Amino acid sequence: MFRSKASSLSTVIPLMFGQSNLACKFFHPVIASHGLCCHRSVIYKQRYRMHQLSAGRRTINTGTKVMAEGELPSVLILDIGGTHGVLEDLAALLKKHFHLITMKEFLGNKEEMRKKIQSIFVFECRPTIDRELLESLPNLKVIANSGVGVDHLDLKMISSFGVKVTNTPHAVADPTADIGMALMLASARRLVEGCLIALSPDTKYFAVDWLGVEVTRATLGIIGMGSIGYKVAQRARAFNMRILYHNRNQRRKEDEEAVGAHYCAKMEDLLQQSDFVMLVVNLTPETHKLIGKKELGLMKPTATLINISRGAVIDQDALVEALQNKVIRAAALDVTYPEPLPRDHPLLNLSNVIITPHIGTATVQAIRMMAEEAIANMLAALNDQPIPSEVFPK
Ligand SMILES: O=C(O)[C@H](O)CO
Repeated sequence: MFRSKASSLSTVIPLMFGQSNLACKFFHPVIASHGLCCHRSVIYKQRYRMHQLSAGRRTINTGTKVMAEGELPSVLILDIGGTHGVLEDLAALLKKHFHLITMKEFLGNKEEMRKKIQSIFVFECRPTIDRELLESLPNLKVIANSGVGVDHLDLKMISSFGVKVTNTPHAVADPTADIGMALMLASARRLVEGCLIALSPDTKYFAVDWLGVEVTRATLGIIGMGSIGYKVAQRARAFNMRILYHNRNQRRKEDEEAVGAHYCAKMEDLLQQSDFVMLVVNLTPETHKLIGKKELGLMKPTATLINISRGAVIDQDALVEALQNKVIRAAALDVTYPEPLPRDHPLLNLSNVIITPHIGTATVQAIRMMAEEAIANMLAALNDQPIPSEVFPK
């Protein structure tokens, strides 16, 4: 019915998406220490004034004094090798504002460096900040997360040290919405299976014994209409999709009208009506295993579940069961738990599943924009200015 071996998938998905498991290699926290002087962020001013205006915020003055080369505050990068030059670009960007140091250098010279460090730049969502690290940095002011999801950071613990946390909601919205659409289309049209057939040396002529389904005019249910969900809705509109959405806390009437989306006060209604259900929520205690056996049971047997948020939003065991028993048609996941899944995980052997290696923001443009947004956040925090994107513990 769907396609065959997971091992072949790992070859095809990188080919389809034009990159290797780039996101999995982004374990590169950057630690920045800050000198006494301020540095005006030109990039910030150019790119984020727009965001601020649209968010109705006032422009942030990140300081007026331009630093001389030697005065730049220090930044630590863990590993910039092996990622097709992307991180070298990122390092070049950071170097305009900070002096870069590797984590190895920091660990090798902790006593000298620990007092200088006033900010930590967390690249992608994997590295965690533990109590021991925070205790070793008495002057730390801000942890700038590159990415929107901060579920890997213990916000309450960090805040107890008087340290602020920031994220990059603007940079991630378009590329993550694109991955949502890519997964929806790939699953609907069984692109991976088709690709395997086209690539197989055994293929003598093109003939498939299966059919896909169409996205055009189908019903899309978006769970979590934040900035990424909204971008998904904008794209879905171009496919003439009927768009439903559910938010637990906030109905977004203006956005609804702009994209022609219908609000479902009850998530159950959305699940029952949708051909494609896309998960775009943050991972919080409230959304942990939001989609379990009961919710999957409410979906149509012809429906597809797409997850671009965090793996733990789905009860994975329940999903395996639902896919094995054809309770739903298929799943397309950019996120799982853990990442990557162990090689013997049943999800990797199901023919109606597509999995990509958390590549929602793995684009040259997104990495750059996230760095710019994080730099603006760090500079604002270090200069005691209002921070463009601060995340508060709940
Ligand atoms: O949280 C995010 O922005 C993405 O998942 C990148 O990690």
